[in-house]
Amino acid sequence: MHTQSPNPTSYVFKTENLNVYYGSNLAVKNVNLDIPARQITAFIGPSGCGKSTVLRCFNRTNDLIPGARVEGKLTYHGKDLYAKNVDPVSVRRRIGMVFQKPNPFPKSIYDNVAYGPRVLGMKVDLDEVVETSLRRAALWDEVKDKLKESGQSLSGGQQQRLCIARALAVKPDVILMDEPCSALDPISTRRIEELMKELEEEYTIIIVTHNMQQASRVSDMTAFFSVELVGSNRVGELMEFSKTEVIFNNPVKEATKDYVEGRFG
Ligand SMILES: Nc1ncnc2c1ncn2[C@@H]1O[C@H](COP(=O)(O)OP(=O)(O)OP(=O)(O)O)[C@@H](O)[C@H]1O
Repeated sequence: MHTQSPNPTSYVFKTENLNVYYGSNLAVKNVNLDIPARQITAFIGPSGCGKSTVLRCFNRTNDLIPGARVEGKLTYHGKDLYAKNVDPVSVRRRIGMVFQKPNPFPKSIYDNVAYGPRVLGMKVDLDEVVETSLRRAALWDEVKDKLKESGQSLSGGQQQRLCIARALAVKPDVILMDEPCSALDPISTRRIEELMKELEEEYTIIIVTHNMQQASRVSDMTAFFSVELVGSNRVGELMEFSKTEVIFNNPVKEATKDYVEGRFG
């Protein structure tokens, strides 16, 4: 008989010996990561260690960078994300992305959120999707009476929540966030962090952050990357991946300890 443990951890992504090159330069090597479902995983580490590069592998946005090349294996729900028959556009629908600088389109608040479902021809009630996405992004109450106003007229923190609503509108499974709060003030940052904690009930989130308090506040798992000089080339490497409390309080590697205690990087 086939039995299952009551709460098996399921993994959305698994990487095996992932190497990423830009042209002939190896940017990050040998990344082995299992990203758990419906949790927040943070990527931390010094500048240039490859956090954003690895993040972009998960929705194939490195494909858009000329010369970028991914080696090794990356599975998404057990299937090879880089298989020949996989359409990168549909990958990016399932695996949304939010960037460092809020980047709403020069369109109304409503049209920003409705953009993805329209472009993809999703057969949905647009009013309903716009409202639900804005509610999930904790922005609805602030904008419900001005949906026709430009998305770019909002404050930075509101714009970032609008970008999160826009990502949610296409019903993703995963949200990748590349330093989503680095352009925001502390209050807006807290707001986004609270929102991330709410969203993890439904979505798998990976966040790149330079802010270690943020990683320790919001994430369940933390991956610490480091960078070493190989000849004249700086190559990033995954040093340690564990529960966030372990990375911050009891890491195995000295380099991790030095970094989280602010002695390096
Ligand atoms: N588009 C690109 N073309 C060429 N090289 C790149 C490109 N993007 C990143 N790199 C190189 O890859 C390496 C890793 O960069 P990446 O931006 O992933 O690091 P990071 O850890 O996210 O850095 P930061 O914290 O400064 O954002 C660096 O050496 C960088 O110069």
